[in-house]
Amino acid sequence: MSGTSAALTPPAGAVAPVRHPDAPAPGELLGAHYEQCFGCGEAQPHGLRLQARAGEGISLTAEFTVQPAHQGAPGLAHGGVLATALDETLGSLNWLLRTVAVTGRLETDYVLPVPVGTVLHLEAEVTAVAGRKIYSRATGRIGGPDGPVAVRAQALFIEVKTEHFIDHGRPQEIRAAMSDPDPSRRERAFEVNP
Ligand SMILES: CCCCC/C=C\C/C=C\C/C=C\C/C=C\CCCC(=O)SCCNC(=O)CCNC(=O)[C@H](O)C(C)(C)COP(=O)(O)OP(=O)(O)OC[C@H]1O[C@@H](n2cnc3c(N)ncnc32)[C@H](O)[C@@H]1OP(=O)(O)O
Repeated sequence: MSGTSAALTPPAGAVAPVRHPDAPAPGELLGAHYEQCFGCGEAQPHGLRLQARAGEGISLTAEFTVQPAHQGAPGLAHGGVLATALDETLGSLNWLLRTVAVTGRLETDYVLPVPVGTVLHLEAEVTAVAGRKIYSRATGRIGGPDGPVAVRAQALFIEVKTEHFIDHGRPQEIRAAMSDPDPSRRERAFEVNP
């Protein structure tokens, strides 16, 4: 049984998403957008280190291996960690649109328990765009990319301006990210040049 709230149903007038001309080519790894990101960053010892790869259209695949630090019940992934994996995967789609957006709503179905050591194979796509609202969905499979669905989600991301992060983030991390000598890392942490 899977329920979808009205807020996750695209309104009349929603349009198909458009892939940005500079989006990474299908098959290309997206890389971490911010090294301290709990979802994808390499500098987070207990983070998910999720790796996303561009697909066709506005879709991507991603993988995440459940570590002992991600447990809820003994030997099983915490549901919040699985939601994080879905959130990160869905959020990464916005890079293919080159739109800066944050999660407004994330609805998750937990279908199968996910043991520690499992590789979660995620797939996600944007289904529609309505003004600042980006509608998307994702699944996570276990036992291989064609294995059974263990988790799935639908989400609504809301486009924001770069100032969202500058205005709300803690100054010390913002200063550190802005002074990164790598221009592409600065761009992905804070701004997107469409
Ligand atoms: C962390 C992202 C970093 C991005 C860095 C930059 C570049 C990125 C590069 C690569 C990206 C790669 C990976 C992505 C990474 C991570 C994925 C994880 C993302 C997150 O984990 S991110 C953290 C959690 N997230 C928040 O921290 C949001 C807190 N929140 C707010 O900051 C405001 O709440 C906001 C801005 C959402 C809206 O505020 P607002 O004032 O701008 O707009 P407003 O309220 O008018 O809403 C406009 C229209 O959206 C509808 N709407 C709004 N919220 C809704 C809801 N919840 N449910 C249903 N509909 C909703 C309204 O109903 C209205 O609809 P309508 O236009 O039809 O009236």
